[in-house]
Amino acid sequence: MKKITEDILSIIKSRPVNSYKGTFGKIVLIGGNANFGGAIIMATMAAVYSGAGLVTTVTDNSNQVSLHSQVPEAMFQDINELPQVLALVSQANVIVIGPGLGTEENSKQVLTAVFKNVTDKQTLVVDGSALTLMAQEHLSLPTTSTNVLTPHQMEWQRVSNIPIAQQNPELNQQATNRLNAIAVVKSSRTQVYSPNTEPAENTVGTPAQATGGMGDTLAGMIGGFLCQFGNDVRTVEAAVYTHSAMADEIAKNQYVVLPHQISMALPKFMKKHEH
Ligand SMILES: NC(=O)C1=CN([C@@H]2O[C@H](COP(=O)(O)OP(=O)(O)OC[C@H]3O[C@@H](n4cnc5c(N)ncnc54)[C@H](O)[C@@H]3O)[C@@H](O)[C@H]2O)[C@@H](O)CC1
Ligand SMILES: Nc1ncnc2c1ncn2[C@@H]1O[C@H](COP(=O)(O)OP(=O)(O)O)[C@@H](O)[C@H]1O
Ligand SMILES: [Mg+2]
Repeated sequence: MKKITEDILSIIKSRPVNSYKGTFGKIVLIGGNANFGGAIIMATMAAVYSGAGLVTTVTDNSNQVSLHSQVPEAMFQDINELPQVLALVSQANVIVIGPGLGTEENSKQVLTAVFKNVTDKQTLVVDGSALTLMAQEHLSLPTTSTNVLTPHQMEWQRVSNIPIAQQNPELNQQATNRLNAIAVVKSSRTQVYSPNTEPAENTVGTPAQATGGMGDTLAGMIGGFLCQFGNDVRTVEAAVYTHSAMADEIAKNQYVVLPHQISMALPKFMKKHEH
């Protein structure tokens, strides 16, 4: 298996002088029910701080004030207004769905509608509850968009039908080919699979990352990177590496790394490593 090392940071490009917010992509993040608002706020923060040009968060109404108090750069849309949600989705380059989405009836309706409406120019990142719902409801991924799945091992078990104890590179690769998606199989050494390509394993990361919201933050970062650096598997690998390398840096002086601290440190880290 290939290793994901510091070299991957070369995909972080200096910004062209002649640019504006539209140059750096439109992202819509969908999730956060009444109980899991924090998840979509953390994902949003990661998308904004990694440099996505225009960010809209689709979440439960009850999260609007918290969202704006944490990330005023993001726009808000009520998840219960499906026509408006689909109009926003149609304008996006990248859609992240699932952080804190929940698995209730309304979550299912939104997920199903988004899967039906994405087009071939869009990249869809499927995380958290959206993966669980996909498995529970036997939903097929859209065949139009480029799809990136970001499961932890239990979510991967649900989506791939491979029990955690039997997950190995060969079976994971077969499932990835079947799903025809990029799969970021998260663990202490996350592996990134892409159809009919040699997989790659992260070489950095720390147990200080083992805290709720760490994956929500990664999903937002992957979305932010995809907005700016192309919808290639290497962009996804760069986000995975950056997330863990930054955590390693913060963990030199901290017992636990809080997900939002990674987001906050992103602009400086990316400046240091721009090419
Ligand atoms: N502040 C918030 O609002 C938070 C919301 N969250 C959201 O909560 C929803 C449920 O996600 P959860 O992942 O908590 O619950 P899940 O039930 O989907 O997965 C957790 C279960 O998987 C098992 N598991 C096995 N291997 C694992 C591994 N390598 N990593 C993680 N779990 C593993 C755990 O023991 C546990 O039983 C998601 O939508 C998620 O985005 C969580 O991210 C936590 C923080
Ligand atoms: N011991 C560990 N070492 C390195 N990385 C870890 C460790 N534990 C968790 N992580 C990382 O934290 C993230 C956890 O994601 P996830 O389980 O989806 O969290 P959440 O849904 O709560 O945000 C993944 O990116 C995973 O690689
Ligand atoms: Mg998660």
